[in-house]
Amino acid sequence: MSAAPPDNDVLWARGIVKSHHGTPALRGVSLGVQVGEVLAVTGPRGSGKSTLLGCLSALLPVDEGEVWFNSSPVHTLGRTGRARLRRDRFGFVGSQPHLVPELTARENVALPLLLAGAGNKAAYTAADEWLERLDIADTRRLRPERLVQSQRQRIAVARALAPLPPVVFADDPTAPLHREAADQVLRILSSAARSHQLTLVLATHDPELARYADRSVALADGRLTPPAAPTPAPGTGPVAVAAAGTGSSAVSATPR
Ligand SMILES: Nc1ncnc2c1ncn2[C@@H]1O[C@H](COP(=O)(O)OP(=O)(O)OP(=O)(O)O)[C@@H](O)[C@H]1O
Repeated sequence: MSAAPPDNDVLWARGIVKSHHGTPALRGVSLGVQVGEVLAVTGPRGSGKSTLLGCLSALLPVDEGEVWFNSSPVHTLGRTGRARLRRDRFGFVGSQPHLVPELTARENVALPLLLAGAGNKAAYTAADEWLERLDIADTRRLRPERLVQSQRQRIAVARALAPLPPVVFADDPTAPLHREAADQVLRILSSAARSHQLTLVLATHDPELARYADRSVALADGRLTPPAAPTPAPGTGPVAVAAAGTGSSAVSATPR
């Protein structure tokens, strides 16, 4: 009989093992993500970040282990149950925008709302608001072919946020962006998550971008690595730190 996940964890995984056609990608990963938390999953290319997001988001079935969403088991769901969970509860941003080419920017953003049953007015108003927040309101009547990659990626971010899903998964969402646009997109993603109490799970190979998260965990070769011991800055060695007290940092690297 398995232990129940903690009440305040929106996502909880225990001992996930996952291989792709015999190639091990996750070798026993356990972690919890709290409601409203912005969690960064870092690690080098091939370390298992996308696979972990895939397992947490019900895109991929796990080979072994457990995944829970809001105290309901995900690992026991079949293909249809997982598809329904993804559609109703999760938002996604990938490293490529994957917009519908025949639709304008605002139609792309409104689409998940319309599919979920929202009326036209509500869906298009929300789409316009998110396009405005992402600084691309002027693209709203244009189709993706008329836009540059960074505009398309912001539309994908707006599309993921507009339905305000409880959890947004972002897998290397800044890959197609230059540094300034990457910073802006992550600022908006993380601040939207905080202001709307959404949980954001962000995979990135760029440790610099993990500063937008409340907490980071690092993967290496399919396992969560123990947090590195911090290197004290001059004058902040153990004695100075002890004297100053040890308040918790906004960003820790501790798998829970
Ligand atoms: N569809 C697949 N078929 C075969 N092997 C795969 C597949 N997807 C991932 N892998 C392998 O699983 C391991 C983990 O890959 P994964 O994409 O999860 O890592 P990642 O950290 O997200 O890498 P990246 O930053 O390059 O996206 C790697 O060895 C990768 O080659």
